Amino acid sequence: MTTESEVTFLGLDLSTQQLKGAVVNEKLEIICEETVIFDTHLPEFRTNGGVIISKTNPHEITAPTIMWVKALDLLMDKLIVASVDFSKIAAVSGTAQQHGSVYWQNGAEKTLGNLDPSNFLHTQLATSFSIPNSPTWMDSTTKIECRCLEGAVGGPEKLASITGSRAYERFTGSQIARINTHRPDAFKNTERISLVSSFLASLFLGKIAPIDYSDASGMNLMDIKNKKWDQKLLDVCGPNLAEKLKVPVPSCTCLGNISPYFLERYGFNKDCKVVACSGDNPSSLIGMGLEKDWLAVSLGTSDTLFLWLSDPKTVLNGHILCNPLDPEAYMAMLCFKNGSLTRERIRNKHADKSWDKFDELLESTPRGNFGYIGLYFDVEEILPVAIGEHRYNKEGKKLSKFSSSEIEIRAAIEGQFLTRRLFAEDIGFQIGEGTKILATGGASKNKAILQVLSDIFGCPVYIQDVVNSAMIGAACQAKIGYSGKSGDVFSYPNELRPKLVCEPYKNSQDIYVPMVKRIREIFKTINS
Ligand SMILES: Nc1ncnc2c1ncn2[C@@H]1O[C@H](COP(=O)(O)OP(=O)(O)O)[C@@H](O)[C@H]1O
Ligand SMILES: O=C(CO)[C@@H](O)[C@H](O)COP(=O)(O)O
Repeated sequence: MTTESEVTFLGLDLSTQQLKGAVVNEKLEIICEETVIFDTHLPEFRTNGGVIISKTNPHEITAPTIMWVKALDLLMDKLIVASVDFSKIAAVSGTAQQHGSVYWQNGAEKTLGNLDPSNFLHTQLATSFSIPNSPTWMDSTTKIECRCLEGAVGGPEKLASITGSRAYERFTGSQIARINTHRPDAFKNTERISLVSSFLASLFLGKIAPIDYSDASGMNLMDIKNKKWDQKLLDVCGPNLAEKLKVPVPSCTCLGNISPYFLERYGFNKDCKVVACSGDNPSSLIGMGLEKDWLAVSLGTSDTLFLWLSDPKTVLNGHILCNPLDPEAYMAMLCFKNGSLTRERIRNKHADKSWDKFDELLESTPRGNFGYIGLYFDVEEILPVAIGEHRYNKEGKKLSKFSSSEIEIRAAIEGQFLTRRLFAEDIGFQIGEGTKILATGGASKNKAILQVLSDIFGCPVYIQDVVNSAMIGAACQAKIGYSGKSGDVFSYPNELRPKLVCEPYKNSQDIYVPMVKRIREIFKTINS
């Protein structure tokens, strides 16, 4: 039996581009951290940014489910090499990209419960998925199914008031409906459907884990107030869906003990608990310890903005999710698809693939960029629904290119954050005297980018020492589920306390408030 002082927790993050894992101590300080990057560590799956874009349909964006399983095999090996003592881990939990879905073939749960500890997971689960490539959050193939979901309950507003969101292409309900209509045989052959987060929990549990409330609220299927599936919506998506999804559970629920496979293969303690996993944005909310007045801005593969919300409200351009810490509370969220990968593409083209050069060019241009505006949607954007490159001069004339790399770079970053601010204001987010931004995700290490964020929103930007708040959130979930107490039982260590990185320049609002108005006018033209 482990003593209190020896207890550790394992938190995993199965995000778009990589699988990360951290072992933390009781104070939530990181003892060991490892990463498996899909594109580079698992090149045999030929992903780009962790996903595969269909050659015949650019809106179809999937990821091989078995790649995620193999990534876990690899991560566990890395943790062995790092000398992690698995017997001290009291609980495991995880977080994952939201909305993506996993289709377990008939008989898969039996396989999952009888794994041979002398072999890898990926060799034993290779034939366990009825749909080998999981639809991801980046997919936007389900416009027809979205209209059906909205139609079933009386329109987008009604769907938003029930599920927290109008129908979105990437949300799991419409994705399941598409699988049902396009691949009926595979659907019939599907025993259970998991979200990526509950799939991760299942691997540790040795049986198919329930979906947690927070991630379930990203499916367009659950009533966010009573936390029950809406039968009318389930019926639109496929037969016997309640059976395939099972009943959702509160986030941070302790699901049971770790499976015999992990006990024997890695020497976990037989009492080690598996705690329900959640989506990366809800987990980030936990890892950030978000309080009132704070707006979280996650700059990962996607850019997301979110905040703690006490009462649900109906929003049409955004999402209301169940709060992972407080079953009575909610979180408001906005998601933008063209985040880091777009910044990276522009860096590669205009700054020799170097963030240092990118920052130098960004900082060499003035705030407001001489009136030039650039909007870059490499994949179909969520907010606004738009695709392609759109460049404008001060007079609003559309341009085919800008005259220099530095103008292009600033146009891209300003265009992104002006868009984020416009949609945040549209869902009622008010930037007041005390508003503070807490940034996280891969790009939050970039101070030049954060300065633009600060100037455009007109508020100070803070970061935590640990840029991956979702992974730390997962470790917190493990701790909460293990202790059976709610989130306020822990105090955050120094690395998780927000640290100020930039403040807005004095004249920034004179420049950017009119630019937000200009962007609104531009969207009327590129949207139609
Ligand atoms: N110094 C940097 N400046 C800007 N962006 C960065 C920097 N370092 C990493 N990134 C971006 O971070 C992204 C990955 O962020 P991360 O939060 O780890 O992604 P995810 O969790 O979605 O897999 C990369 O696509 C990369 O473009
Ligand atoms: O679709 C959403 C949120 O609704 C995305 O935020 C995904 O959850 C992917 O997250 P990252 O990999 O970008 O962190």
